[in-house]
Amino acid sequence: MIEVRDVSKQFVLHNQGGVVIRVMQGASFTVQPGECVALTGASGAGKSTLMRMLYGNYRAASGSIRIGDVDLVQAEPREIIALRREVLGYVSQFLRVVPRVPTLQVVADPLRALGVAGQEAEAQARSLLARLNIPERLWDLSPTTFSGGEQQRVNIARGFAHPYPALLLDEPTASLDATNRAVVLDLIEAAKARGAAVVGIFHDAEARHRVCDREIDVTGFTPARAA
Ligand SMILES: Nc1ncnc2c1ncn2[C@@H]1O[C@H](COP(=O)(O)OP(=O)(O)OP(=O)(O)O)[C@@H](O)[C@H]1O
Repeated sequence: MIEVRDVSKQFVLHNQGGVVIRVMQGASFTVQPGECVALTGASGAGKSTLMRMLYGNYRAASGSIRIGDVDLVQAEPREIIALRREVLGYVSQFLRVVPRVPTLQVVADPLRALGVAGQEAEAQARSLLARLNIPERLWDLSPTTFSGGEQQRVNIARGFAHPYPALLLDEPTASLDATNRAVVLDLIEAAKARGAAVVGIFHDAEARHRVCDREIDVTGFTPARAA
């Protein structure tokens, strides 16, 4: 489902004399349907950079990143947008939403974008928000003023609303209490059980051990260490 082949990445700091920072070289791995892979490695090793390339936010300098039938390294922006709508979900650490849009709509939006009828999309959104213990009195308010943990749970509800075949998770349990953390781990396990290919960054080692089948240490892809 996710196939990364010989990916490299460098940053050019144009406003600092054009310094070139080589961050990644020879990154190769695959993630099968139903599998969860954790990206590990010390701070600065390149976990977030790799995640951003998997989501198409950063373009790799070379190699290929196949998700479904799209190669993100070669894809046109419209192909990446379609991939994100139908195939590739992403739960980032921080919620980014249009101000004043109510929480219920924020969570239902990805389903509406896929053509799911309004009532059905809202029912799914309600069910996820309730499961993630977001109080019903907050559903008609914008999540911009919510607490860190509430915002993270809205983000998770939004990311799990559609059964994406591929799912990227950036620290999905970071600001959560034990009860909500357990709900999120259950959601990840359910996504795997229906065949989603999942890639995540989990600093929470216990969560990582529970839901991940494999760990990939991205330090092995840093240019200094690569063969
Ligand atoms: N937009 C950018 N411009 C320049 N350098 C960048 C950029 N993004 C990342 N880097 C560099 O790439 C390297 C890897 O950073 P990255 O954020 O991917 O590491 P990480 O493993 O996710 O770290 P952490 O665990 O601290 O979040 C770092 O040296 C960083 O400075």
